[in-house]
Amino acid sequence: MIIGLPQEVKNNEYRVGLTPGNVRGLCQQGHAVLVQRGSGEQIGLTDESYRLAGASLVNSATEVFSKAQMIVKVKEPQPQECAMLREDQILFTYLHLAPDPKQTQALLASGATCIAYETVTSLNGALPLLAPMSEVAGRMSIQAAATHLEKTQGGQGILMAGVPGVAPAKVVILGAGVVGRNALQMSVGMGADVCIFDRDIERLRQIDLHYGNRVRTLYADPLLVEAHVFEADVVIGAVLLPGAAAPKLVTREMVRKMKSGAVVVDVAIDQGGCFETSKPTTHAEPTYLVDGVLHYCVANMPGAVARTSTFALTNATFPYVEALANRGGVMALIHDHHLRNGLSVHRGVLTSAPVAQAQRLDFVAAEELLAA
Ligand SMILES: NC(=O)C1=CN([C@@H]2O[C@H](COP(=O)(O)OP(=O)(O)OC[C@H]3O[C@@H](n4cnc5c(N)ncnc54)[C@H](O)[C@@H]3O)[C@@H](O)[C@H]2O)C=CC1
Ligand SMILES: CC(=O)C(=O)O
Ligand SMILES: [Mg+2]
Repeated sequence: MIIGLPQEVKNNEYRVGLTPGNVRGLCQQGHAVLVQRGSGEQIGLTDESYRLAGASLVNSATEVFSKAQMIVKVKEPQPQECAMLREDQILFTYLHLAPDPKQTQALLASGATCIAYETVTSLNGALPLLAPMSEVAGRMSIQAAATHLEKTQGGQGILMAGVPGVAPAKVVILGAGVVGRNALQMSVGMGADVCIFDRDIERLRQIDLHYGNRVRTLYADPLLVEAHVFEADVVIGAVLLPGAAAPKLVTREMVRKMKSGAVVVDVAIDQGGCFETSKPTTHAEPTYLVDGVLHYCVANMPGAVARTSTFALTNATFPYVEALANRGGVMALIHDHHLRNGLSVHRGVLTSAPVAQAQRLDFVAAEELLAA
């Protein structure tokens, strides 16, 4: 198969979908890899290292998209990329379609087979291709919050850890999944006063066993969430219903009653965000104010630590890239129902139930469509 690696084009996005080591692996298995010149240069993955691994370097994304049978990316395709996708081409990347009707329509119009990293599953319902970036974003969320609590960054002028005699920041984490647990680990490490909410009691039980009474675990009852959000210096949005638009746990009215200078880091923004007041921001302009509450809603947080993130992401995605290349897209999807859970659009048909629900569209189950 001819596999294509275009350079990412989203604002301040320096991750790449394949490392030189991945290219070596694919070439050894008889595949050809086209790499857009400059794709990994910013994070020390030089054109020369891709060439030595066996890639053919090409000058433009247009060339990659026009020749490759499978495109491997990181972020959801931008409009100019959607326009280059072709029928019978495989797109393997994050998609986050539920809050994005325009991208959904563009992918449907392309005729391509579009597989979303974030809904590929593993045993016990985990999301193995989302998890590594959730680890990164969860850890970063506390760094971002600590920075933005500083007065010069628009915050209240609070030190996350406090000092002897002065209380630390109150951190509320909404969601005890991968993002939430990583945010928890960092905030406990920094000495914050932390509580974490979920509606999955088993997740809270595990946290309780690990941290004991150092952390308060709380069931996500709306009144309890409200009471803690009002007192918080930092709120981390980390809930997810896989593939679906994020549930809004914090309303506009609640934000109005939050502390002035409090910081919201809505990591769930890629699925639309769990604050009613959230809208996507970029690393270039990461924050904005609503009723005195600083909102950080960067939809590609791991892009800022692109070198760590590229290796963490490709460690997880590469076995699936190999399966798609070795078996061919449709056969790989038929063979592995976990990979098939990532299929969102195939030959002009929507196959994701949560996306269909969010956008009031029709869908055909992937299993049914592939069998036809
Ligand atoms: N902005 C960015 O750069 C990045 C964003 N993300 C996003 O972060 C979000 C969280 O991802 P993960 O932690 O990996 O998901 P996860 O599936 O591991 O955890 C989500 C948690 O939310 C809980 N939850 C769902 N609905 C809830 C509700 N109504 N009340 C309380 N808890 C609820 C679930 O029980 C689960 O424990 C996703 O939207 C993901 O796409 C992930 C990486 C980077
Ligand atoms: C998951 C995601 O949105 C990201 O890594 O950018
Ligand atoms: Mg206020």
